[in-house]
Amino acid sequence: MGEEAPEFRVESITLEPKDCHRNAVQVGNKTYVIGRSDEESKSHFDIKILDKLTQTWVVPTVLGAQPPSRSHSAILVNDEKILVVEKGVSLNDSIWFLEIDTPFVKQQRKIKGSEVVSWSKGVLGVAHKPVVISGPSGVGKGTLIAKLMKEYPSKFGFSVSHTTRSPRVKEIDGVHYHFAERSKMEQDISEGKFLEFAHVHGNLYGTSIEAVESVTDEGKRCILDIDVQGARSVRASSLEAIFIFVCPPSFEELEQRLRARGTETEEQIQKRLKNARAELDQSNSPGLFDHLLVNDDLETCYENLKKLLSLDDEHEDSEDCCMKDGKATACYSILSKTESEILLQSDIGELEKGSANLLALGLSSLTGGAPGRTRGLKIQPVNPIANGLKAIR
Ligand SMILES: Nc1nc2c(ncn2[C@@H]2O[C@H](COP(=O)(O)OP(=O)(O)O)[C@@H](O)[C@H]2O)c(=O)[nH]1
Ligand SMILES: Nc1ncnc2c1ncn2[C@@H]1O[C@H](COP(=O)(O)OP(=O)(O)O)[C@@H](O)[C@H]1O
Repeated sequence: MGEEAPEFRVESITLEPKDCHRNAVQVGNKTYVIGRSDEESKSHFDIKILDKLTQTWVVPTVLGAQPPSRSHSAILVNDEKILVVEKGVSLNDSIWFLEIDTPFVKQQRKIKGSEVVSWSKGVLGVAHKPVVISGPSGVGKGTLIAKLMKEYPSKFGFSVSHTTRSPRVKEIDGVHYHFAERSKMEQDISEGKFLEFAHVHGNLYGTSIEAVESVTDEGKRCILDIDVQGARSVRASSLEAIFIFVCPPSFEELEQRLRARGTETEEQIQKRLKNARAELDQSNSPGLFDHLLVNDDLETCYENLKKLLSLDDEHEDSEDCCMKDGKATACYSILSKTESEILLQSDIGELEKGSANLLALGLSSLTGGAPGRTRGLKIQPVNPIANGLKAIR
């Protein structure tokens, strides 16, 4: 795995505490060097890993959207991830995690057969769990989702999937699906931009990370309409969701609905019916679906769906981060770490002048992570006097 040594050696790295363009974080026998590229033209982070036992450098594949490349400070959170705090951006944009050994990174390392790390942006507060809806073609998933979105337009948002299938007459690109070229979609998948993908009825379908995260970022609960293979992949991912399988009252009724919809050729209908049997079989897989809903009478089924969603353990979008000025430009550096929190110190002004100069970043409620966002961050101002802290300058 060793590659030619980069132009610097770890012993020669000077880490300027006030202006850290490059940070070295020790993880066991490895040193992760996270830094801004020396080349002016490049605006991304360089990440290099030194194996101290063999004295070899590895340049890993870096997945995920990258933080803006600026000064930063970094600290190891646990064996799985490094916290990177960016300076000169808003507090909302300053918290990032470089995942070095999370389940997602381990899986990608296996797939690619080489070293992998992945960025995940930290988001303040807790979000609603996304809802995954699966079921055979023609059972009424789209109809139920459309009703939900119509009744609660500000509460729910649809995850717009990518697909290589052709649009139906009334389907709009970017609204119902992102209709994509297979080669482009395959390339994006290989670059880790998809949460899941599957070959369904002869076409490629997939949920991009952005499709889910952009809905959640708007403060809405994300609805995913995906097949059983996709549901399985999401179950295995870092996305915590609620999984609902919609069943038809009978196979005959399913066939009738598919034909009545009139959007498929006879050949496509036959393919969908064949796949429906397999999907119905798989709906009972232990631990896959949280709820089964029978769509016999549409209104009854819709009422049951609404009951399910309000029964679940929902929290309102959290404002409990206690930071009213998350959009203001921030300049924080990592000061220290305990088991449950990391203290961030403002680079501007004296520590004693105000408690907002010192923030505690709670680590105990983190959820999600690469390939999506890391959520559940809690940031509280710390009163340094009350906590007996002295300014470190
Ligand atoms: N895995 C996966 N399945 C998807 C995705 N988007 C749609 N599907 C599934 O693909 C199947 C076919 O969808 P579509 O072509 O819209 O046909 P319909 O279900 O008959 O309306 C359905 O089971 C959808 O749930 C996706 O992003 N990922
Ligand atoms: N409960 C129901 N009773 C009768 N027809 C239904 C019911 N639910 C949906 N349909 C109809 O069945 C067809 C397939 O529904 P659709 O929402 O497109 O299914 P899916 O998205 O699961 O493929 C549509 O024509 C829809 O109007």
